Amino acid sequence: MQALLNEILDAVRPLIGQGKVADYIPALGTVPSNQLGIAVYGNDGELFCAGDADTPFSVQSISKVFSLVQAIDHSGEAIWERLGHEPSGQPFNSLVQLEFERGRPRNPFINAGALVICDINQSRFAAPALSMRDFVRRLSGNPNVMVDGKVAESEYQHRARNAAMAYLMQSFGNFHNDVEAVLRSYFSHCALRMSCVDLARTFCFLANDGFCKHSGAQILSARQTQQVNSIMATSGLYDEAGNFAYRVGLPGKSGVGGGIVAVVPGQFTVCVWSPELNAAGNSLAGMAALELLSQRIGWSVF
Ligand SMILES: NC(=O)CC[C@H](N)C(=O)O
Repeated sequence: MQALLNEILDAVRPLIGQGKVADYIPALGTVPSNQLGIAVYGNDGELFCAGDADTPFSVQSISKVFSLVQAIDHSGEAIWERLGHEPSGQPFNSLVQLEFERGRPRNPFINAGALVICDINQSRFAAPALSMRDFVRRLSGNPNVMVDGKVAESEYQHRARNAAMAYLMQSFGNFHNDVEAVLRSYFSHCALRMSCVDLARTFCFLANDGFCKHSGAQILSARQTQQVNSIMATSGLYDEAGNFAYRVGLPGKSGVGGGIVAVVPGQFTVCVWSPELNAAGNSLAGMAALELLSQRIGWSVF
C-alpha cells in the first residue's frame, strides 16, 4: 500500500497547474498550490500516508458531513421534514432550484442544505462552533484541531450568496434561527483546519458500521451509516457526483479547500488533498489520485 500511494502521487503530480485554487474566499486564495497528500486508514487501525498528509488545510464542505451526523444524532429522521436526500445536479452554491422548490434544499451537501442542517443544530447546541470543534477533536483523536479564524472571517465578509440562500429559505419558513448567527456557525465549521490523516481517522466510523474504534464510540447506527454513505455517493461532489461515481465508485465528500474524503465500506477511509480545483470545485489532482487508487485496488462499490 505504501509503495502504491507514493506511485500514485508521482503519477498525478504533473496535473498540478491545470486547476485553480479557490479564491472567492480571499483567505483561501493564498494557499500554495503545489501541495499534495494522501492518507489511508484501515478499519484495523493501520495508517498509510504519502506526500503532505500531515499538513492541515481548510476542510470547507467536508464539514457538511459532520454537521449532518450531529443532526441525525439528536434529531434522527425528523430532519428530512426540512430538506431532501436527492442529488441536485447543480453547483454547490446555486440559488435557482431553491426558489423553484420553495426553500426546501435538495440535500445536506449543497450549501443551502448544509445551512438548514446548521439551523437545526443551532436550535440544539448552546455553542455550535465549539460543539463541532470538540466533536471532530474526539473523532480524529487530535486535540489540536482548530478553527482558522481568518478564513471564517473572510467567508463571513464574502457571505452574500450563502446569506441570500438562508434569507430565501427564511422567507419560505424553512429557517428558524437568526440568519447571521447560523452563517457564523457554518463558516466556523468550514474553516476547521485538519490534515489528510485527521480526516481519514475522523471518517473511519463510516467505513465501520458507525463505530469509531479509536474513540470507542458508536457514532451512528449501522443503518444510519449506510444512509449517510448513500447521500455521499449521490451528492457528495455536487454536480460532479455522477463523474465521481463513474471514476472512483465510492461514497465521497469534497471541499473547496481541495480535500476529498472517500469511504470504502467495511475496509478503509481515504483522504486526499491538493488545493487546485476543477470547474465543479473539486480537487483536480485529488480526483485523479482517488481514481487510480480505486482502480488499482478494485474498490468501486458498483
Ligand atoms: N464547496 C465548498 O467547499 C463550499 C464551502 C464554502 N465555505 C462556501 O460556503 O462557499
